[in-house]
This record gives sequence, C-alpha cells and structure tokens, in this order.
Amino acid sequence: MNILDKIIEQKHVEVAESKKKISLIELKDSAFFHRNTFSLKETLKSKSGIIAEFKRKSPSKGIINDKAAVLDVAQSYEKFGASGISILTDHQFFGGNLEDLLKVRNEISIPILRKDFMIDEYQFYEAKANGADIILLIASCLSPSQVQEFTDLAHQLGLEVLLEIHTEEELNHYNKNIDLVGINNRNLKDFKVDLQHSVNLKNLLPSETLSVAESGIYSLKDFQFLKEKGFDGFLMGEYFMRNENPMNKFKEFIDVIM
Ligand SMILES: O=P(O)(O)OC[C@@H](O)[C@@H](O)c1c[nH]c2ccccc12
Repeated sequence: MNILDKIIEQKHVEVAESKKKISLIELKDSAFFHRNTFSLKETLKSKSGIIAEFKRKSPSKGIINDKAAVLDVAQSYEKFGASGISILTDHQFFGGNLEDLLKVRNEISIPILRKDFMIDEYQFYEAKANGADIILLIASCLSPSQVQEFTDLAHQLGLEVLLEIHTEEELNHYNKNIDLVGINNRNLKDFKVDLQHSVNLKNLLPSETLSVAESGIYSLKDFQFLKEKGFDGFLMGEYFMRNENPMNKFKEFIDVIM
C-alpha cells in the first residue's frame, strides 16, 4: 500500500471518530461558522503570491520543525507579505491539528488554507467552524464527481477551493467552478519533485485559470523559474520551516523577490 492510501484509510477512521465527538449541529453553531471568509483569489494578486505553510513534519521528510509556534510564524508570514497561510491539520502524518487553525484565525487577516485530505462532507463544516477560508481537494484521492460535489458544498459555506493535480489524467477533475488549480511538483506516491513536469501540465489548463505551483520550491532559482512560466501562486513550506526561525527565513526571501 502506498503512503497516500494509508493516509486516506486513516482519515476515514479519524472522521468517523470526530463525527461521534462533535455533531454537525455543534459545528454549525460555532462562532466562526458564520464569519465572512477572506479570498485567496484576491490576495494572490495584491500580495507576493506566496502561500506560506506551517508544517511540523511530513511522511517524506520526517520532522521538519517541532519547536516553532504556529501563531508567531503565521503573524510573521502575514506581516512580511504572504498572500495566504497554509496550515496542515492532519495530525498523524504531518503533526498538525485544528487547534493550530483556531489559534491563528482571529490574529491575522489573510486567507487560511486548511491543508488536509478531504474525503467527507463533515470535514468541510469542520473547516469552516475552525476558521478556514480555503480547502484543498486532492484529485488523486477523489473522483471527478466528488470534486464537483465538494466544490459546491465548499462554495455554499463560503470557502474557496484549491484543486491539486499532478498528472495529465487528473485534468479531468477540473471544472469551471474551481477557484484555483494547484499543481503539485511532488508526486505524493513516490515523493519525486519535477518542476518542468508542472510547467507542462499548467500549459494544458484553460489560460484564465489561477494556478499555484506547490511543493519542492527550495531556492530563489526554483521560484523565479516557476514565476517566469506564469504561475500566479507559490505554495512553500519546508524552505521556511526547516529553519530554527521560519519568520526570518521568510522575510529574507520576500526581501529578495519583492
Ligand atoms: O514543504 P514544501 O515542499 O514546500 O511543500 C508544501 C506543500 O506544497 C506540501 O506540503 C503539500 C502539497 N500538497 C499536499 C497535500 C497534502 C499534504 C501536504 C501537501
């Protein structure tokens, strides 16, 4: 079984447990559930285009940073010009949780992406109730019709949708209601990173699509290459997080590119 299958299997177990602990009614009763969300479509254009990620560990890299505090990091990401913040909420494989999102929500005014493996409607209510503005749909974990249904549900809740693809076949998961398309430079099944592959895939998307290059952007050169090829957004985690002080690393990077 590849790692992605393992994560999805575990996710089904977790969602079933969460449903027992907190009902849909309770989620809908929460204060954040009724807030107006921030739009990443807007901030991608008005700010640096970087969606800076908070991630403690990953299946491919092990521990990346287990010391940094989510609020400090998120506040600096905002202060120095991130368009949005991606927060991993998967616990078992990425060391995150929904409290990270809750802690940050009232303290920043840029969009937050709940980064997790969405497989059940319940998780969308959970995302909204915990302060997310955008959710990720990973094409390789979903059918095209699930992507459609989840996109509609996200929109009903006022959440934007970032669809993640990695292969040409996954282009058939795209539909015109999707807000942004992320092209993962990393293959989630074997963790190989290939920037040119992403550029080729991007060129097959309708030209007006807002595109985000995801993962494996580890240098100024990588960033500039993808920017020149026309990507609108850049999802970067490890480059900042693998540093005792992700805030400084982020500021250093922004100072060079802006
Ligand atoms: O740390 P990196 O290589 O900069 O990557 C960030 C982000 O793209 C990556 O965490 C990611 C992209 N798609 C995902 C899906 C699930 C979990 C994680 C991810």
